[in-house]
Amino acid sequence: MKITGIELRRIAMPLVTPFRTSFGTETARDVLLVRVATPDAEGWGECVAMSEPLYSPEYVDGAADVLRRFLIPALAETTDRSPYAVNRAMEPIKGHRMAKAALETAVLDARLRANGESFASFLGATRDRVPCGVSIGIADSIPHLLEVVQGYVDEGYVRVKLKIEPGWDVEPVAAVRERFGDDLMLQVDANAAYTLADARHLARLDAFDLLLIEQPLAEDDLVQHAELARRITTPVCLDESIVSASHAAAAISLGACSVINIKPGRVGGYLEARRIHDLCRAHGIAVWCGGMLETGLGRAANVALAALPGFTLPGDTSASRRYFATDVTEPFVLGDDGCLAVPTGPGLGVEPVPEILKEVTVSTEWIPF
Ligand SMILES: CSCC[C@@H](NC(=O)CCC(=O)O)C(=O)O
Ligand SMILES: [Mg+2]
Repeated sequence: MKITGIELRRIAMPLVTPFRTSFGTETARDVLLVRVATPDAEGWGECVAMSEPLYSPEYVDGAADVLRRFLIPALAETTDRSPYAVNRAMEPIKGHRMAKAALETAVLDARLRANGESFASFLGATRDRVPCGVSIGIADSIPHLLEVVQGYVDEGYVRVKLKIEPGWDVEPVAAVRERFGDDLMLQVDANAAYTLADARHLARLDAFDLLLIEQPLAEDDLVQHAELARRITTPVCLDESIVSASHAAAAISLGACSVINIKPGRVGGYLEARRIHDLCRAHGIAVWCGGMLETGLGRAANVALAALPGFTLPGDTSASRRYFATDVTEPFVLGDDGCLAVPTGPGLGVEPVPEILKEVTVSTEWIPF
């Protein structure tokens, strides 16, 4: 597969409502898309880095820079376009996993489209629909939160995730559990907002039969997560802490988590995401597909990943309308069964709608090979 050039494209995607977490409030996504052009097909990758390095050390301007100056030149030096070769070509460059994931995905998408193979088939998906959860930000009041939860439950989401932070945790969880009963699949995500000193307070969440508590402590602290896991009964799930299969192995060996949120962008791509899936399955660790407010391009790849057999918990794979009034692809629409259909077309199985893409495009940069 000959690459003729690569396009870096920035698009501005306003959110339908502000999304507040323990590290800030998002009102729009500044998204970097990578398009790989070949004579037979083009491939798309979506970089999930946020505008500022608040979720992880990566940020979108930095991702564009490392792609332009280091990752794309490294790719240009090889002629082997197999997905594993793309990975190997980028290996000497340290970190920047979200940027690497976008480039790897775009090359893989071009290859799969040319070969007529879907992402789901390539990854080893075993289902054609995936049950969907929804992530709900910190609200300005309990009544407002209950209204928001009611709306998503009415839409059919099978699992609710509440963002929490010190001062907004036990009360909102108790209120949701009381209003919606014990059958609602409910979990929380702290985005590393607590410390081990909060263990006794976090143990109060054990009363609400949560599926998990996601990333309660600092992303670089597996030992303290293992200690916290001994002090609370709610299963600990890691997100920010897991950036590779070896991190997942370390976390499992230390007992730092019993569930893992797999985000392909965070771990450097879908191949590493599948390695983590395989590792966790072998250890009996449940995994689910996390989200970074992706457009339909990243969403398509995530839904394909979520269809692998080890993804036994509903992911943050919501419908497009959860975040965007207009998606850049045909919208992902939640079925009556609370599921999204896994795309079956070649590659990602979706593509940007040209006139919408044009409307949201802020800048494009063409890098010839
Ligand atoms: C802006 S917060 C992005 C990271 C966050 N993602 C979500 O909560 C889910 C977002 C989504 O539905 O894509 C997480 O820590 O899991
Ligand atoms: Mg999270």
